[in-house]
Amino acid sequence: MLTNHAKDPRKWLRTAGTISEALPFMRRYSGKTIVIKYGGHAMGNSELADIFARDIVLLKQVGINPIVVHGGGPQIGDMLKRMAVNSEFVDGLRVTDEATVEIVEMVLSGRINKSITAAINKAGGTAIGISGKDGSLIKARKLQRTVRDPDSNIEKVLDLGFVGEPDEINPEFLQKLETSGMIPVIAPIGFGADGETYNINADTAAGAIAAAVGASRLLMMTDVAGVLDKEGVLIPEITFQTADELRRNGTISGGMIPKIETCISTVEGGVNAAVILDGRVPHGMLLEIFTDCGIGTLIKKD
Ligand SMILES: Nc1ncnc2c1ncn2[C@@H]1O[C@H](COP(=O)(O)OP(=O)(O)O)[C@@H](O)[C@H]1O
Ligand SMILES: CC(=O)N[C@@H](CCC(=O)OP(=O)(O)O)C(=O)O
Repeated sequence: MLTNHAKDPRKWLRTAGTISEALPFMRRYSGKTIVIKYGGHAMGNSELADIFARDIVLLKQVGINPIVVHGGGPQIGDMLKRMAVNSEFVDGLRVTDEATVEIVEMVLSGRINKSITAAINKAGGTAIGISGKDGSLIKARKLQRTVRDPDSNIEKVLDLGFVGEPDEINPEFLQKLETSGMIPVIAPIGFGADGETYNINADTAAGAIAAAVGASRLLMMTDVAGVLDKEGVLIPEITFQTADELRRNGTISGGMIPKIETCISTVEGGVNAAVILDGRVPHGMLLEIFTDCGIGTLIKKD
């Protein structure tokens, strides 16, 4: 535990006050679903991973239904390097050939999925680790990405290989897990119409799941404080229009692109709020859900 109240009763009284102040938020979210995207960069160390697991169990304990969708980009990168497979990204998406998709599935559905599931179970929850293939959860299609050549102004289609986007989500499957008291932990792997395996960006998968289950909130846990401006200062709130401007002027790049795109489409799809927050801050998720103090960037309609 990172807190140390020693024997000072005033500190314990403050803790009691904090628990009491959480009551209206517990009532607000009781019975509701919150989707938490747990990014590969936020999984840094085992102490933080245990705190994350404990916070997820706490949500379930107070009647909230957490659904965890995890990434694992850095961990996939490490494995590809060990296996001497080259990898490159376009707009934050990994170009995925046949050899790569095998390794992606192995890392995401294997080690990462099972270690998060085990950590939640160790903390007292009942987590079930699945991928988009289980229960026909994520039917996917090949992602069509176009770019405009700045010189010729001609649009061209990029072939990212086995990178997919969700086509159909099976929310009933998740609802059954939720009502049986289970916490779904989902690896962002989809299946295609012909049985092919698709590598789906975890942000995109989390957003599609949040919209399909009618989640109250989508929390994106990453390795930065939120969306930062050109000077590196946190932007607490951004509208769809500002997000577009930040993307055009290059303030938002790389892995932040799918995050922002997802937050926008998820809020458009009916989810009340999407927040990008720092997964390296212990209990940041609890602060975000149970207090008025937001610590990341809230994405909202114009
Ligand atoms: N404007 C921005 N504000 C914050 N991070 C940004 C911004 N533009 C690009 N990024 C990058 O996006 C990264 C987060 O995306 P990503 O690496 O995919 O994380 P995750 O593994 O959590 O999904 C940050 O670490 C940072 O390098
Ligand atoms: C298509 C694509 O880019 N897929 C991602 C899937 C994992 C992921 O999204 O992990 P993070 O959330 O940690 O970035 C990848 O291959 O890295």
